Amino acid sequence: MTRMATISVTSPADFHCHLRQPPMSELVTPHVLKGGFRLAYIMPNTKPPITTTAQAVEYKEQLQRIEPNVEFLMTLYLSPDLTPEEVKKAKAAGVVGVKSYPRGVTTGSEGGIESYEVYYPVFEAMEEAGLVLNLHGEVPSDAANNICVLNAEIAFLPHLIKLHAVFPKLKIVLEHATTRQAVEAVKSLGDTVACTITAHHLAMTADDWAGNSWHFCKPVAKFPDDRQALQDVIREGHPRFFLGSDSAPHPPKSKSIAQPSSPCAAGVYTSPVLLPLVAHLLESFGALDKLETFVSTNGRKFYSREVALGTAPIKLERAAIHIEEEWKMGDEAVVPFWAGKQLNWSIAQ
Ligand SMILES: NC(=O)N[C@@H](CC(=O)O)C(=O)O
Repeated sequence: MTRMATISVTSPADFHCHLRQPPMSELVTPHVLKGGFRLAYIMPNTKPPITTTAQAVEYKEQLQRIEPNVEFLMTLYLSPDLTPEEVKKAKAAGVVGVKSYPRGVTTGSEGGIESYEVYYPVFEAMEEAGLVLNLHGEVPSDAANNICVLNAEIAFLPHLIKLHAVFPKLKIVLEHATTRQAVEAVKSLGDTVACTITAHHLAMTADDWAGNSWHFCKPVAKFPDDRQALQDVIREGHPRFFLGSDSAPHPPKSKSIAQPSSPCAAGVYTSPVLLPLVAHLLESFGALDKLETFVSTNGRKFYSREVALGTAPIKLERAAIHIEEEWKMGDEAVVPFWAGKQLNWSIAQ
């Protein structure tokens, strides 16, 4: 079999991305384009979180000033500030989704939710307006119920199943799935339920973050069989699974554990090399022919963001690159996933 030397991908879209605020946002926002992406779906777990339409509109303007050549799709942080009236306002202002963080499970989830039922009127308004519900699919650790990071996603799945049963027309995305059970649950549900998969979860298992704080993210990578399920569903080309990188920049000092008392920040950073990294990984498990399906077609279809006619594709060439050791701007720095490692693909200039 001849190995392809180039691949063209139409308008790659990253449906889960953290871009933070200045000064970090000034360093990382241009990396979306650099990594080959033309659309980024922006998470609202800033400090303070994006809880109102006015904040989301202002945040979008801020990001567009930094990088005018990317389309930013905005989300709100699910909190008591979100009312059915605010949902209508958000829809009218072009906000696309609402992100739910269960309290205390990850970076910026201090103000997260404790119960889904109290938000049913909000979900009803979202279903009517056509806003998407983005779920961080983990329950908080709970020793009394034997829940920790390893089974927190599986324990969450009944919430997903119930939400879909109560709101069958509400578009729901289970974000950054890491388990075979999550893949099977999403497959078993209706067409309004989709699932994002990150690049790093296609590469790692628990062995990779146990002992390496740079690889720590939430949800954590699980068993080899779970990674296999993520790879298989992409190889299969299932239409409701697509890329959401969950690229999450953190300053190096909060990732390297210098003090035993300071916990390691959860998050892995992939934006600057995202498309070459995804191509490299898909090729490693025989799914390179599904690259465009995974990074563009499926997600764009679910979110009704079809590519504008005449959009020039992004071309990748089989030319090895080394991932940068660090990205810096002024006092800000971030260390990417697989720093220093070689990838087999790069973006053709
Ligand atoms: N994935 C992570 O480990 N971290 C994300 C938050 C999140 O999406 O969980 C972050 O904002 O750093």
